[in-house]
Amino acid sequence: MSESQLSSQAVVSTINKPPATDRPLVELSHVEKHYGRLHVLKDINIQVCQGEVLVVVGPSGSGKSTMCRTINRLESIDSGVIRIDGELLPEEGKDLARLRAEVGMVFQSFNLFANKTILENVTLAPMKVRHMDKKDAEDFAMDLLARVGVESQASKMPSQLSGGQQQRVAIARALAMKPKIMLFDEPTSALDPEMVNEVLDVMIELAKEGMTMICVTHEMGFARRAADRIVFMADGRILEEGKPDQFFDHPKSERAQEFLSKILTH
Ligand SMILES: Nc1ncnc2c1ncn2[C@@H]1O[C@H](COP(=O)(O)OP(=O)(O)OP(=O)(O)O)[C@@H](O)[C@H]1O
Repeated sequence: MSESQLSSQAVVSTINKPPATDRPLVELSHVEKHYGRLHVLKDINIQVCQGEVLVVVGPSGSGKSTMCRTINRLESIDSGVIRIDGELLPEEGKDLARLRAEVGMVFQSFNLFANKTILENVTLAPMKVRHMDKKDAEDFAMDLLARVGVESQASKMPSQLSGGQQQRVAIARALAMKPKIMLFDEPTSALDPEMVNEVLDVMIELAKEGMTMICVTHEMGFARRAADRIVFMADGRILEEGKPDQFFDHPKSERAQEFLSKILTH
């Protein structure tokens, strides 16, 4: 695919968001990870500053999810260092729990508590993690549900909501911890196509509000529009890193050209 084809297929206006500061909130330095003999993360170095939206793209199996999951130690690492807002992320203990709460995670599967109402799903974190009393937690949760556009569903059970609505509740639940960083791992991959945009729109609103975000996604329109910076991973390595226009219009490596060509023609 030619460069002009790549750019013409992805013409979208960028969003108006506050500029990132120079304060690093997430830092991965020389991170290595194996699953048995499979080397899945190879010398990963990433820095995400306050207010920055980093979008991670790459072919299936390139290590994007694993990289995300190391950021709050859902996956251990073999070597390297991870810092959250300047603090070293330990392997266990109270400091790990405290720093984990700074990173709100949203996954492909929404994993809401099936036997709790939408409101209860969102009040759990503020009550347990942020020690709010029930009334304050409920008021806060209702504000968050309104922010993601599902406040009218508060008393329903998760199974009564569409996939897109459930994912928006999952975003509200992650925000309820008052995280400094939001991490999205393919949040729209399990959704029917017509629900994808309602979730991406919520993410774009968060970006506009200045939220620091790391997003793994195959949604290239979103990536081009919302990202301050794109990281392209293949075979466990970061092969390219740069501004969206630079990446989409002038991908440097053959792997990135091949990846974009495939994904943009589908
Ligand atoms: N728990 C695990 N045990 C063993 N191997 C794993 C495990 N999780 C992931 N892998 C392997 O590690 C590699 C990286 O997987 P990962 O899910 O991080 O890739 P990805 O880039 O997120 O892929 P996708 O876009 O398909 O989600 C793959 O080869 C995968 O099969």
